[in-house]
Amino acid sequence: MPPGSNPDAFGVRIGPQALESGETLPEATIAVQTWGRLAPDRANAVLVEHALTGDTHVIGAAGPGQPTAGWWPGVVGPGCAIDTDRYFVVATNALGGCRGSTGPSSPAPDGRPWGSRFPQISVRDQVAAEAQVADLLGINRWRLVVGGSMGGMRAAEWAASYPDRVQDTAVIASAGVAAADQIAWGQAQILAITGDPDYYGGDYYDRGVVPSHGLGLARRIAHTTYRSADELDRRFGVVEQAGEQPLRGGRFSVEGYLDHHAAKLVGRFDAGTYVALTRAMATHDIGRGRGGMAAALSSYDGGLHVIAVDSDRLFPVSLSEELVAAHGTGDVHVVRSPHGHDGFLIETDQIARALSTALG
Ligand SMILES: CC(=O)SCCNC(=O)CCNC(=O)[C@H](O)C(C)(C)COP(=O)(O)OP(=O)(O)OC[C@H]1O[C@@H](n2cnc3c(N)ncnc32)[C@H](O)[C@@H]1OP(=O)(O)O
Ligand SMILES: N[C@@H](CCO)C(=O)O
Repeated sequence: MPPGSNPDAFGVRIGPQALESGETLPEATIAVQTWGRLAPDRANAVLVEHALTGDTHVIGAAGPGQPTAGWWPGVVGPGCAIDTDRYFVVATNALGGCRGSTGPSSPAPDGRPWGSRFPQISVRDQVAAEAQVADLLGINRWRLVVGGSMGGMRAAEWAASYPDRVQDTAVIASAGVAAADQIAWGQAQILAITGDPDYYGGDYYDRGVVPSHGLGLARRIAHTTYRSADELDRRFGVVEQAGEQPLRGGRFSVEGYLDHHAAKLVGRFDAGTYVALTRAMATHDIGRGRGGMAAALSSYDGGLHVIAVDSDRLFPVSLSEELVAAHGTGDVHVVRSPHGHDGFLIETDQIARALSTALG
């Protein structure tokens, strides 16, 4: 499935984007998908923010143009915590993305893919773009902005950038500022991609090749950080992949598992976007230029609901505690899960219960 084709989303053109880097994107489009109806008082809009390789397909089956089923079934939908019979639910593909929003694979003004010319973007730039989408949709204030991982970064940035435009914010398996450990893991993933000879410095789009080896390697590194060491040990142990012998060049079962996830991502995601978004996550800091996290959140008097997964080794609970401390109210809601960071996608019952409480 070529990146960019998401048949259920529509594009919102937001024009030139002045970026934190000092560069300007001359034109940008953000892919948007919605569910439910906007109430006459426009007070029921919920923004759902996806993680690194997610998109606007929050719920729904896989099918033509949708390589995977929606990533948050049971959390969003009729009768769910984010009840589409009650709320107008909006999902945006992040700026820099490859599922309908402007990113490295999109055409630049000269008609050629942006590739290496795509400017560096930040989470703050992504949120500024989403605020322009909200303006165009007639949404002045979100009832809730919610997301996990990179989506949680955008949710936290919304509270800091637009404190008057968010009633409640839910930041899940995420942080107010990237940690050195995350930047380190991200560097290895970026180098895996940029070191692939098929990457061509980012300009592979019109060469008929994709850096699939590098992207697959990046996914293997990332996916290992998305799951807990305990879970991997318990699930896979030191068992060989069916029909293979590790002593004779064959794989272990856990290697087969990572190969599988690598191949799936390579089939559905763009390497240039992976680099751009990983870089955006590394530079995430709601306190940048604002005197730190606490100062950044000082104007936000909405609800801040911070949810962490107890076995998350990539975004440990302590990062959520720092965000709560910076805001000065509330507690971290801890989800119990053996699955690590991906718990925010898997433990949907617990996430849904926490969000139901947040929405009251
Ligand atoms: C918000 C967003 O970020 S959206 C993006 C999230 N979605 C994704 O990233 C899609 C990729 N999938 C995942 O990351 C995870 O599968 C999750 C988080 C969605 C779900 O996790 P789980 O339900 O625990 O699935 P798990 O990680 O065990 O993977 C199961 C897959 O591994 C395969 N698998 C398991 N063991 C092996 C093995 N030894 N060899 C080969 N394949 C294996 C299974 O067959 C299954 O394949 P399928 O998904 O193609 O049917
Ligand atoms: N599995 C998720 C986790 C990232 O936080 C993704 O691919 O986006």
